[in-house]
Amino acid sequence: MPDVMEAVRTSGLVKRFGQQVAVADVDLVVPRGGFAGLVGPNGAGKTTTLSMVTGLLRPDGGSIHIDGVDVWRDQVAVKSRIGVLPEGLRLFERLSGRELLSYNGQLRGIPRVQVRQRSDELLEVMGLTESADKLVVDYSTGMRKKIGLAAALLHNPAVLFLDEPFEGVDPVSANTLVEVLRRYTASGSTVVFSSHVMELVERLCDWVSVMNRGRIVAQGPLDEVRAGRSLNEAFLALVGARAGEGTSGQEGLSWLGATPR
Ligand SMILES: Nc1ncnc2c1ncn2[C@@H]1O[C@H](COP(=O)(O)OP(=O)(O)OP(=O)(O)O)[C@@H](O)[C@H]1O
Repeated sequence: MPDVMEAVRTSGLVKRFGQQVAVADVDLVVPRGGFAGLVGPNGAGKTTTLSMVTGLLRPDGGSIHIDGVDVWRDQVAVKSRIGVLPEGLRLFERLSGRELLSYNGQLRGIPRVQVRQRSDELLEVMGLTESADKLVVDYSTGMRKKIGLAAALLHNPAVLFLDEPFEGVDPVSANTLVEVLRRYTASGSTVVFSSHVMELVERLCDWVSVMNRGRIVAQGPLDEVRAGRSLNEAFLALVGARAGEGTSGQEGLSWLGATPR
């Protein structure tokens, strides 16, 4: 029986791409409320895991529950409970920011008046009011993240999944995103996000899952995973300082930076 105090639980989650096992027997657990970080080196399987958890990629094995609901059995119920800011963030480029929110609101079946009111408020807190009628194609990277986050929040989901939400975002915009997310979690909602920025995960998250080579290698409250070290030190110890690098490390490249002859 799934635990209703858990926002997310996967059991034995598996995904293969040909011969390669991208996600191997993953039991990801995220308690309800607050921030949970999913960290791991490049290629660890974070995006593949989040794609399966959010119903975007069909698993080869295992089960996923969000708020106690089976993601792949009851997709409509799950999709109304979650918001997603995916990696790559493909948006409808020929809509303005305001139109994008309005379209999302209609897809979600939210009454027009409510969409209008929520959009205005979200555009305001994201600092996008002046750019609301500009086409998304002309938005900067940070503005795209902000409008993507606004679209993901519009239906007030119970669980919000963010893949690298702060990548390419300047510190001022990152602060805005953090403030909005803090407000969101203050009322008991859950944010799950993947990141390579350990300081940020350490600052925001009360729960951390560490992945390496398709597996969870540590998971629990931040202080337990850190065990008296910085998260960065814990991370390096857990995944190995050279995770994701070639076996030759720094031994090659003797030509690099050498004086040209
Ligand atoms: N569509 C795909 N086809 C083939 N292999 C894939 C595909 N998607 C992911 N992979 C492989 O699965 C593994 C896990 O990739 P994934 O993108 O989930 O890692 P990640 O932890 O999100 O990495 P990063 O931090 O670099 O974004 C990688 O080895 C990747 O090459």
